[in-house]
Amino acid sequence: MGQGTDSTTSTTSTSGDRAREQARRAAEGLSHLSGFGNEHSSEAEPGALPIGRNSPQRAPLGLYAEQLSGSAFTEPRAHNRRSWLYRIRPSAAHPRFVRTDNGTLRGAPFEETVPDPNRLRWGPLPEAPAGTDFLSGLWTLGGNGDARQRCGMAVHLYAANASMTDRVFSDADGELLIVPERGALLLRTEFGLLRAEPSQVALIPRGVRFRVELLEESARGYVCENYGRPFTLPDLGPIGANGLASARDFLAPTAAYEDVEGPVEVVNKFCGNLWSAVYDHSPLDVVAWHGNHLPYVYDLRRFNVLGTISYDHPDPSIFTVLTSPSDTPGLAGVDFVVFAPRWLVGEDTFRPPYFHRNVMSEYMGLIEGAYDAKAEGFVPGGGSLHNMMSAHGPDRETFERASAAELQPQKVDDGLAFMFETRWPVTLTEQAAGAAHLQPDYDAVWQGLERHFPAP
Ligand SMILES: O=C(O)Cc1cc(O)ccc1O
Ligand SMILES: [Fe+2]
Repeated sequence: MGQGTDSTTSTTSTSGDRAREQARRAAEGLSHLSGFGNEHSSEAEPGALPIGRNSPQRAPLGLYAEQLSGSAFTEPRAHNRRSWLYRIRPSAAHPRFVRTDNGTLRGAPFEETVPDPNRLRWGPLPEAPAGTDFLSGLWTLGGNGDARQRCGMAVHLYAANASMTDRVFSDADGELLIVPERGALLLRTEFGLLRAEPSQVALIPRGVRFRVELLEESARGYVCENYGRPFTLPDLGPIGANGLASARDFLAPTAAYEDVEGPVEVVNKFCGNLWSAVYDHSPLDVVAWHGNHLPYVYDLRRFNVLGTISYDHPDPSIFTVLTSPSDTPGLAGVDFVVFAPRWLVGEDTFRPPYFHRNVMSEYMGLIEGAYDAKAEGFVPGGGSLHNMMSAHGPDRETFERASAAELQPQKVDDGLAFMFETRWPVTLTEQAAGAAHLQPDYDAVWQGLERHFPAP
C-alpha cells in the first residue's frame, strides 16, 4: 500500500484501521523457509546466531540463549523437537502468572455435558461484539482426552474483529492448527511473521508465543488444539514417495523481532485455564533462532488430491494433510483431512461419501462453497459433529441426485471442506450444546430416504 493511502486514512481512521494498516504493511513480502520438520535457522541481525554451539559463554550481540522443547530430550531423533532462541531478554524474566477469565475457551477434560451420540450441526458463530480479538473470540465446541495427560484434542471456533494489541498468547496444553474461514490473519510469533488466509492453515507449536492481527475487518475460523503428539505428514505407503501434502509447501517464518519496552500481557493456556503475567517488554524479542519446533503455514490449494481412477469411493484417509499419531500404529489421536477440488471419474460408483458408521469421530467444517455430501444446511463457518458410530453420509437430496446421475468425469470444485477426525468421541461444552446456532433438526436431512427393495 502506498504512502498516499496512508495519509488519507490517517485523518479519518480509528485505531482499528491504523492497526490493520500496520498489519497489512508488515504482512507484505514475507520471506519463508520451506520444508516440513526441517532443522531451519534464521537471524534477523547478522551474526546473531552462534556458530558451532548452542550456548556460548556469551551469546552474540548480548542476546540470551534459551531452548524451547516440544518433545522430551530423550525421544527418538525422528520425533525430537526443540528450537534454540536468541532473545533480547530471557522468557524467565517475568512476574507471577495469575488466573484470568477463560471467556468462552475451555479445555480437556470435557465434563460439562454427557457425550452425545446424535448427529449435530451448527451454523456459524454469531458476530462478535466490537473489540473482540482472536484470543477473546475463541469459543470451544468440545473435545476429548486430557491436557494434563497430553492426549486428545479440542475443537474451537473463533470470531474476531480486532487485532490483539499489547498482549500475546501461548498454549502450554498443545499445538494450535488454525483454519481461517473468513479474513486473513497476520501471526506475529517468536520465530517471525506468518500470514494465513482462508484456504491456508497455520500451525503454532506448543508453548510458542504469538499475537494475531487482522488484515481485514473481521476474521472467523476454526482451531484444532492438539494435546497429543505433534502433527506430522502421514506415511504414504504404496502411494510412493510423492503425493498428498508435499513437505516443501510448508513454510516457516524467518526471524523478526520486536524491541518494545513497556507492559505486554502474556496469556498462557495451562491445563485448560488462562493465566496472565505482565512482562515489562515484548516477548516477541527473538533476534535469531534455529531448530525444528517451529510454526508454519500451508496452502490447502497445494494439496495433491488422490482418488480412484477405476471405481468406488475411497475412504477419506486418502485426504489426510496432517496426522497426530498415537502409540498404536495407524491409529491417530487426530487427523486433519481436506476435501479439496478434484475430479470424480469412478465408474459404476456412488460418488459422494457413502453411508457409514465409524469408530472414529468426525468434526467437519467448511471453508468455502459447498460439500459434496450435503445439499444444504452445511454452510461456511458452520460445522457438523458425527461422533463414534453415529450413522451418517449423504443427505436425501444428495443420495437421490448421485444415484441417478449420468457418470461423466465431473470436477468437484465448488468448495473446500475439512475434517478433524479423532479416535475419541468429542464431548461438547455447555455453550455448544445449548448454542442458538445449533441446528435443531439436523436429523431431517436423512428423512424420506425411501425403501426401494421390493415389498414382500
Ligand atoms: O462426510 C463425511 O462424513 C466425511 C467422509 C467423507 C468420505 O468421503 C467418506 C467417509 C467420511 O466419513
Ligand atoms: Fe463421516
